[in-house]
Amino acid sequence: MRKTALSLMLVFGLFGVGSAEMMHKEKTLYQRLGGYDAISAVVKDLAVRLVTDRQLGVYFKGLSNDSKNKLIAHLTNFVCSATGGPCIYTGRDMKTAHEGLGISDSDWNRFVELTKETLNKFKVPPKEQQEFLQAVAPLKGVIVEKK
Ligand code: HEM
Repeated sequence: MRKTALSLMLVFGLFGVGSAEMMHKEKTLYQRLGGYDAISAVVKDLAVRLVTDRQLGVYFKGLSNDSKNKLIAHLTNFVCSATGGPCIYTGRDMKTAHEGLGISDSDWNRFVELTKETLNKFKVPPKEQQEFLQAVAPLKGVIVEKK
């Protein structure tokens, strides 16, 4: 028995199992953003900016309060899930949700600007801001329909 324990310790030691690197795995972006409540607050702030924006507000004009609330709830769960959180996103896929809206390159840039304004307001550090925008960037090809 003691022999087995000794061999196990030797093997783990040799292969670095349990090394400091493995024990202190970096937290998910979800955790570093402050978890669900923080993400919910960020999404709500961004939603107000989007809906009241001179350029982007038009996309949300015909939505009832209930539809806006559903959109906020879906966006919160989407971000939670995309940043490594425990949420399950049950909304439509990004192509289906945006197809036909005619979102342009310039709209996308405005969206990024507004997102940065929100992240700055919540004092999200530059590293996490960059990671967040990197996570969103691949969606551009699916959401943007015109130059
Ligand atoms: C210029 C940028 C964008 C505009 C103008 C925009 C606009 C919209 C609009 C108008 C809807 C509601 C569509 C409907 O109810 O038929 C919607 C839904 C949604 N959008 Fe966006 N969007 C943009 C970018 C994004 C990005 C980058 C994300 C993800 C990070 C996103 C995530 C969502 C989600 C999760 C929904 C809800 C889908 C559902 O309810 O099933 N959107 N968007």
